[in-house]
Amino acid sequence: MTSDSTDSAVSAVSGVEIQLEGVTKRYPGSAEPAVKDVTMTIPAGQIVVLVGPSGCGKTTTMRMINRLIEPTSGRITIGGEDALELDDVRLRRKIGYAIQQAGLFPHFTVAQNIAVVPGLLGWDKKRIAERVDELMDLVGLDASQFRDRYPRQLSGGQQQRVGVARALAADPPVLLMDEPFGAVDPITRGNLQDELLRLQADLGKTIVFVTHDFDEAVKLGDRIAVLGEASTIQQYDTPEAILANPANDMVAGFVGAGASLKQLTLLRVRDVDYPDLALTADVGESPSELRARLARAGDTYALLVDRRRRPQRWVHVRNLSAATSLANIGRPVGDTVSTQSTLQDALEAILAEGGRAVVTGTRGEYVGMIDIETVTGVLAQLREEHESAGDAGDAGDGAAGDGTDAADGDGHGGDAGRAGVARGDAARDGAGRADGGVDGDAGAAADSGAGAS
Ligand SMILES: Nc1ncnc2c1ncn2[C@@H]1O[C@H](COP(=O)(O)OP(=O)(O)OP(=O)(O)O)[C@@H](O)[C@H]1O
Repeated sequence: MTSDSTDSAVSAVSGVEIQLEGVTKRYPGSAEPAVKDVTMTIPAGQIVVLVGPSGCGKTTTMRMINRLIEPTSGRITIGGEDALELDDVRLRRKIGYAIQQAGLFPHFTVAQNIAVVPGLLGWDKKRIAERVDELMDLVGLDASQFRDRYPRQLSGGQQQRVGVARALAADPPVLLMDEPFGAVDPITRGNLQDELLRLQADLGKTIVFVTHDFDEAVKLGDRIAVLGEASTIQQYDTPEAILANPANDMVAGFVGAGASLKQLTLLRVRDVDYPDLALTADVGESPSELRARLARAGDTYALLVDRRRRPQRWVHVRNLSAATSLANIGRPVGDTVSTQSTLQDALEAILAEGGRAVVTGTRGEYVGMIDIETVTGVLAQLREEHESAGDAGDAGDGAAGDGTDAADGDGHGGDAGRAGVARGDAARDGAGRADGGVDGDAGAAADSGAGAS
């Protein structure tokens, strides 16, 4: 089965599909296989995250894709080509590899580290130098400042950026990332995740990403494969579907507490129907006029807005009887949310504001209110959608994880009723680059040697 027709239909995708068919790895001397009969399709241009408990075979599975580990049996194709038949040069062109602690060569400068694969591919010096500068810019490092530094002179976050730049050097359609952000502090990690999403929005690579952090999987993954012992697939679906309807107890355990809250990080205010509840008033209106309007509407509160309809204060009908003007009465509007905010941020504001929060548009203008019922209603709707999708899948093939996902043939089940689930850019926007001072010394050089050479 090939997916040429679907691939060509997706614009801005430079990645290619990866297929694993009945892939098994048995290490010499081990009674049990480390990876047993794994079949899955990794769609072109998507981020697929492999999660699962320590030792379940995530790294082994990933490394069989770029042949750092040879499968004992089974078949792997990359863009339709048999991975086992690709020579080293073609493998390097096709697959970039980034690992935990970046795995930079400690005795190479940043530029030399990034240039490893282009050098092996025989690019000329000028082309390599240009590519190094371009990549450093892409991952947010000032080339003139960092080009000639050694890895030990970089923070942990900066090293990881170099690691990502190195993996992207030959512009491969496939990127394998094995816990690439595992060794940095949480703030830097969040920034690196945001940057990866930003890069991916432009690059459209096929990315296989290993982590044991489920929250990271939810944030980054277009799809998540939850793996059990010997990489057996417990569930392979969108983060939304897994959170709404874990396939079994093992997946539920991995999702952990707070699944509903995690779902709220995947949805934005603009994706839901929020009501236009507030009666708005201009500061120029007379208090008696406003009181009459409130009475007609059966309301007790009005939202005062300025000329550009930006929310200013809440005025209670009680405040109006003695007032001669609307200026300076009422209480200031507290936390507001924008249409770009995640539902998790909205919930925070709703709780802080006592049940409902003002929603503002792109210019800060009042566009509506969001309340707790809206949020719980969305969660209930998601659960329902994914329960019925799960039932359809069960009826279709009876297996939680054969990689084909009968429930949602296009890989985006359950989204139909929503305006799409955008990921994380609200959180992403304001985040500065607070690199943690992890002074990694690129101890994984041996590992990276395997990856880069
Ligand atoms: N070179 C090897 N020789 C023998 N056994 C190995 C080798 N590498 C890994 N294993 C075993 O294979 C199994 C899977 O290991 P793997 O590293 O793929 O798991 P993982 O899910 O990536 O683990 P972690 O999350 O801890 O990194 C483990 O039981 C491990 O001990």
